[in-house]
Amino acid sequence: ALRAALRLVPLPRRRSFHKNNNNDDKGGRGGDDRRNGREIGADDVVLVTGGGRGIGRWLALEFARQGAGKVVLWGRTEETLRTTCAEVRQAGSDCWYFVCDVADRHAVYRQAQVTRQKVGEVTVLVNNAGVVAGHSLLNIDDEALLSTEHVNVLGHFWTLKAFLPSMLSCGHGHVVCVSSVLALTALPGAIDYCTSKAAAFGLMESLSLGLESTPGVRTTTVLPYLTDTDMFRGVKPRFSWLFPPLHAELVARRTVEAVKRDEAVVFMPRSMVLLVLMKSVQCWGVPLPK
Ligand SMILES: NC(=O)C1=CN([C@@H]2O[C@H](COP(=O)(O)OP(=O)(O)OC[C@H]3O[C@@H](n4cnc5c(N)ncnc54)[C@H](OP(=O)(O)O)[C@@H]3O)[C@@H](O)[C@H]2O)C=CC1
Ligand SMILES: CC1=C(/C=C/C(C)=C/C=C/C(C)=C/C=O)C(C)(C)CCC1
Repeated sequence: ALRAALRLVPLPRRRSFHKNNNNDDKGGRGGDDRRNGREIGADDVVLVTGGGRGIGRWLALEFARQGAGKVVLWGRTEETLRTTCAEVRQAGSDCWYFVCDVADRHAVYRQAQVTRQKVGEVTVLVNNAGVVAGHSLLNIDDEALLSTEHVNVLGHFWTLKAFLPSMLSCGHGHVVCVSSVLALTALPGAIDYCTSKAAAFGLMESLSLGLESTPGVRTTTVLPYLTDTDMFRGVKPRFSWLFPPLHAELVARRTVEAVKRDEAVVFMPRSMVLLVLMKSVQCWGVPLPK
């Protein structure tokens, strides 16, 4: 239980991590400014997948408000991308959008190349795009199940493979994963989604382990509770009077704050970490139904 608790409590990174960073001699941009996290600045190119609407839209706007020089939106729907792009420009950043289905790795590699040529190297990658089929195992259509895993999990692999190499070579970058509290606890009738969010959580843990020797490249995984976007509209969980849905704007604000503070794992709201732990403990030792 202690091991699980230590893994889940959102602690800032180890001190030695930052010490390494300050001694960075790899030509990266890491320095004193990172001792207490990272600044979002004019040099940053922030790419938000699923940036046209929902949490992604608010993330793009929040990065712009926090001073990101360039914001890039990826998504499937040109209309929402165009509208959000105009809003991001109004919020003060240069903004580009590219239609890209993150489930299609060839499209990801192609648009990564276009992004690089037209905008520059991505310094903050936000893997936010997501879908849910929302059925039980025996009722879910095979294609819908595949789509959830392709977008919510494999899509992260493709964008990482496209953008991580340049972050590693300049020793500077940040990867953000919008996972979910459902990575660690289940919601009935969303087996495809819960599985995908747990997988994305595992991917980020492996990634951050792999990045320990590259102090300028950081990761942040956010695990929001139910949020007021189109995705789970109409879902009314038990105790919703006690835990109302989060506002997408708040989720975005807390996510960008976590990037700036260099937090590795963030539950939203923070109290969810305890509730999820208590719920897991309650399940231990319970015999499976015959
Ligand atoms: N809503 C919630 O309760 C919670 C959501 N999350 C996570 O937050 C993230 C954002 O979800 P949210 O804003 O709520 O959902 P929305 O349904 O409002 O938005 C989903 C976004 O993902 C994009 N997207 C979907 N499929 C693809 C694809 N194949 N390629 C590119 N973009 C795609 C959509 O673009 P397009 O318009 O083009 O379809 C849209 O911008 C997801 O990862 C979700 O799992 C986490 C916790 C809670
Ligand atoms: C875990 C948990 C709860 C329910 C959480 C729910 C229902 C979360 C839904 C999240 C969604 C839809 C996320 C999308 O990504 C309670 C009952 C509040 C309290 C006990 C702990």
